[in-house]
Amino acid sequence: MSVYTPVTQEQLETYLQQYSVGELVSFQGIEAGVENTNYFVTTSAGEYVLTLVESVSTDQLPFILNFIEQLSLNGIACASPVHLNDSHLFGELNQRPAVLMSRLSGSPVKQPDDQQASVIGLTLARMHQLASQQPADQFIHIHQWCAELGGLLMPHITDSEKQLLQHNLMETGLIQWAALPTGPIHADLFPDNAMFEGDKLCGLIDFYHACSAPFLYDLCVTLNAWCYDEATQQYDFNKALLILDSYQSVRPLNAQEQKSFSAMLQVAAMRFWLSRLRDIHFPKDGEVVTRKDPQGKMQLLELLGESQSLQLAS
Ligand SMILES: Nc1ncnc2c1ncn2[C@@H]1O[C@H](COP(=O)(O)OP(=O)(O)O)[C@@H](O)[C@H]1O
Ligand SMILES: N[C@@H](CCOP(=O)(O)O)C(=O)O
Repeated sequence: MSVYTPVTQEQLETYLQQYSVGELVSFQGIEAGVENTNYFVTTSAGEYVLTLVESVSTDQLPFILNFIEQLSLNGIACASPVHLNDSHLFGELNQRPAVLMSRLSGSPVKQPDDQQASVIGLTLARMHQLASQQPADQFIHIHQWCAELGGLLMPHITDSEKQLLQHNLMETGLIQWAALPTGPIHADLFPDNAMFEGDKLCGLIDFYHACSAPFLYDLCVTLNAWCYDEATQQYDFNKALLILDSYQSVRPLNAQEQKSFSAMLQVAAMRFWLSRLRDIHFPKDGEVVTRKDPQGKMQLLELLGESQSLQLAS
């Protein structure tokens, strides 16, 4: 459970007066999530999720929240932000930017089945189609981001981790990033960020990694997250093909994307290996904090380096 910033009943009652959501009935810290403080909030008007945003700055929020709102208005199933009475999309609570979202039904996926995987492939492709027509902002150069964080981590990691990192940074530096179609992306579409009721997608959540970057990167993050089982260290290639097929039925990868596909799977694995290492070596203070094990992503990176079976897009 991650609750970095506790909120009292009185503080929440006062905060909610800025919205038209009735009276506070109850609220509870959420037992999941890694980066932000989340509460389920019930008011006389309905059910919401309040997020005290810890992971991104106030400057980044308008881009993120407008992106979500546009997706939602255009038929992508996702939780959408509730406007304050002054029409803003976020306020401030306990010195943190605060966002009130509609609460989705369903639950985060634990072990995705094939049908759920296909739905995610389709949804991601539709999202990228829409995103390509929206203003791009908050560009992140993923390779550079990894190189910078990798540099900070170097004194803290083992020799074999250093070797793996250096090798991957070198290989993925060969991608022609500027040639790849780019736009606003989710950037963290793990199964725990997709709420399902059976095989019905109720909506995507947790857009707080959203940025502008290659759509191929978003696809590779999703493939790794949905198809690699960190517990058994198995990559489910059939599921990866299902996701790719459903994705490409809406948005076929172009030649440059196909060429960069294998290397991008490695970038996506490296990105989350590094952020998990960061959370271990440079922990944030928090009341109750969940951290994910870097080992799972390191093993994935090793597997991707060895495997020839992942030429999925050719
Ligand atoms: N809009 C929502 N509707 C329903 N549940 C939500 C919603 N947003 C978050 N949650 C619940 O809160 C949990 C943590 O949210 P998440 O955004 O993943 O946190 P973090 O940003 O800290 O990773 C999710 O696993 C889900 O159970
Ligand atoms: N999905 C990332 C961690 C980010 O946490 P989230 O709860 O915001 O998805 C990972 O698995 O490392």
